[in-house]
Amino acid sequence: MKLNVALIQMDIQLGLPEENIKKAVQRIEEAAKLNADIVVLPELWTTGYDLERLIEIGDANGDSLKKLMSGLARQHRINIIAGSVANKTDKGIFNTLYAFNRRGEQIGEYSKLHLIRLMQEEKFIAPGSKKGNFMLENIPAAGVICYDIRFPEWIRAHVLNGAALLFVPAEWPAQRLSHWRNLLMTRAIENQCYVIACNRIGRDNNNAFAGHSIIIDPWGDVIAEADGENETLLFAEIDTDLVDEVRSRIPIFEDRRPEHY
Ligand SMILES: NC(=O)CCC(=O)C(=O)O
Repeated sequence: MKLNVALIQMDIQLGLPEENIKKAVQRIEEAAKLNADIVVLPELWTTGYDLERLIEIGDANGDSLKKLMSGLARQHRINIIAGSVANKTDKGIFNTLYAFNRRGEQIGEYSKLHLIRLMQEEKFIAPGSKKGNFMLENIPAAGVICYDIRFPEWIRAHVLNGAALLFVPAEWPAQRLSHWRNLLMTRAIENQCYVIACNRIGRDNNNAFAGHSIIIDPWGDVIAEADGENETLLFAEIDTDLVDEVRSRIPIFEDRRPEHY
């Protein structure tokens, strides 16, 4: 199946959800006009890493974000991987990704499992505990978030659960751009899946962010990549049949010997 994917590489105004939401809605509408089948947003795109204020500006149970994204998905008949947002619950604040299908139904939810101490995330955010697999247009998919890509066993667990498409919303700093590109390419090659990773640009008080949103096919080839400076809608057509083709050419899932690992 061929699908048009659009990644919303955007700057994020720290701690200003209204501004960020306004921009993201415009971009989703542009992507829909350009016939995107799937649109993807970055990590914590409503608030940025305004960690100390998340209790104030986070979204209670993700409810207002879910309502907005579900309505947009239904109105524009488009699948939305709604990046992640600060999801305030009675068990703490989670960094949660939501996914919606063209009918506006919520099809996925994943709270970031690995929290990055380098950005003090663990002091303000509670870790999730469940995998991020879901079905999108009858294709098995999964969502993980940013730092999660450093944990190959976590990504492999999603792929062993069936994922052929891996979505990665991120706020990845420019200092580690080479890690971003190399880790994503490696995850695509070793799991023979599409990796569709949406990063932000711009800066906050602590970091400049790398951009370089990227779409990598199951062979490990980069089929689209944004620059590190500009807001952009990064478009590519993916062909989900390629996943099975690559997996039958080099059948690593048949050849692996987990009983020895
Ligand atoms: N937001 C993040 O999880 C950043 C991850 C990162 O900077 C790294 O792994 O390096």
